[in-house]
Amino acid sequence: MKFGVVVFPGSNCDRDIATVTSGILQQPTRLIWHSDTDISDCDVIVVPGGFSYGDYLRCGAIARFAPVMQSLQEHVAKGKYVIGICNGFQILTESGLLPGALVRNRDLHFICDRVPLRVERNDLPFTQKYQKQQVITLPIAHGEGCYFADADTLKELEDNQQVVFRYCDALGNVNNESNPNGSVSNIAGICNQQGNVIGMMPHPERAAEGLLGGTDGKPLFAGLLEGLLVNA
Ligand SMILES: N[C@@H](CCC(=O)O)C(=O)O
Repeated sequence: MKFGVVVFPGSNCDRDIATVTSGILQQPTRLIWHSDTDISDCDVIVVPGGFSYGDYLRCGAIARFAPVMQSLQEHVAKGKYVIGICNGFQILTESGLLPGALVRNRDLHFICDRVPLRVERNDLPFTQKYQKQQVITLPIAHGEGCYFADADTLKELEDNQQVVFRYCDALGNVNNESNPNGSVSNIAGICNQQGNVIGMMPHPERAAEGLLGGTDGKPLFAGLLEGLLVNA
């Protein structure tokens, strides 16, 4: 299975992702410069974290106009997989591939921490290696990670079970105290209705090997790969 990792000016997690997909998963991986438009050779596209275009205007607001984004829309329409992490999630909401928006954190500070998350569904390739309601710990690092959606969009997300991860405490309780950035309904990650696009603020690639202090992110990539191989 071939992974493609989009690189914008200012991306800074592209090589971390490639280290996981080519090193740990042992899959061919290509870095895709933002001006490339032919991504047809890739099965999965990862839109990585960072500060695309310096986060000017609003995180992800400029990246959505990059030439590669049109090809990404076509990739999604074919039912192929996309995962957006942190700035990648911001870019996916800005480009309309996922609903809602990421706005300034509740306390207006950049947060860099490790936080517990509750896995809300495990019927997606991305989450099939977790238990439903499992509490995992992943790093977060963002200034604009507060997920917002209006009441109608939120209802649609909940009704369609599109919430994939929620911020919680160590016991899995979801409340205001266990919400690091003020996200509505403690939402840390969502998917589209078809389930082939996922966006999340936490960084699974930074918790994919023991040396990094945690491995809770590894099942996400391993599950995705397994799901692709089963359906190949
Ligand atoms: N651009 C993001 C965070 C960086 C990242 O993607 O890791 C923000 O400050 O909200």
